[in-house]
Amino acid sequence: GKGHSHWSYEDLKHWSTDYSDCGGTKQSPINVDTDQAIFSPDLRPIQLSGYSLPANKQLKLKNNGHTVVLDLPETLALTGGYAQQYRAVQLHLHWGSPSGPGSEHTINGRRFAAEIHVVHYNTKYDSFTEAMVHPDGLAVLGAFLEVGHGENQYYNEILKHLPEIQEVGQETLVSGFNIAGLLPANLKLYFHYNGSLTTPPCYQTVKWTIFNHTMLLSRDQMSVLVSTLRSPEDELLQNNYRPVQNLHGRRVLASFQ
Ligand SMILES: NS(=O)(=O)c1c(F)c(F)c(SCCc2ccc(C(=O)O)cc2)c(F)c1NC1CCCCCCC1
Ligand SMILES: [Zn+2]
Repeated sequence: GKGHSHWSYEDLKHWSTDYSDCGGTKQSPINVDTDQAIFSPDLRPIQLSGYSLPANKQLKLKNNGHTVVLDLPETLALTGGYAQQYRAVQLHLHWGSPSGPGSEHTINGRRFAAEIHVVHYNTKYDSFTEAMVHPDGLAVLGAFLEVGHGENQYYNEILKHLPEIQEVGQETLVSGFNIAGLLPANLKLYFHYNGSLTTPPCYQTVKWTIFNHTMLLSRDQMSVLVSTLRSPEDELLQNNYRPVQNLHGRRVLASFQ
């Protein structure tokens, strides 16, 4: 996209000179200190509607040089857990390398192997680009990915296509599947806080939901994720996560005790 391409995870200091919000006081990601999280019983279970897509619905999967992005139809909606309705825009992943983890958020200082973000915009705005400049404009659902025993069939729907989009700018089509399978079955246990996009322009317009349950992939699947895509420098695209940012007094809420 315009202006996105010349930043990198190497020269983080320049982000705030080129994009002023990146130096703001409501930045993401953050470390969640579970002892400091405030139990909020009014936080309702997250409800997803329209997430199960028929196989004849084709979705665009792209290596945009910073991550792998799956474009999502606006028919996917967040109907619970948020005061207003949000519709899906895209989902993407953050990961590390064979020598270390790469989630963006951390829990009590622990970094997980990888993290999925499902980006939505508030339907009270006419479009995503309009919504993303308003404080209640965006809602991102985040879940951590770890290595477990079995192969994860849902993540396979994305990972099996990564060899087709190794180069920056390459795209392919993915047949529809149940996108909800990429998120934990239990959508009741989560942390909630107000933050930002974790990439320039770093707009401070995201209501974040970070699920407590993690997704399990096989060792081979995680290896494909961290060692297939190439970067704009034509090296392996790895460690595409932003360091955790200062809370500046923000409270993290928890839907559970
Ligand atoms: N964690 S996050 O949600 O902030 C996030 C990242 F951390 C990201 F790193 C990204 S990818 C970097 C931004 C980008 C670059 C190129 C293109 C393109 O060529 O189409 C598109 C986007 C990325 F796309 C997103 N999400 C985007 C935020 C960037 C601008 C609007 C697009 C929807 C959400
Ligand atoms: Zn992200």
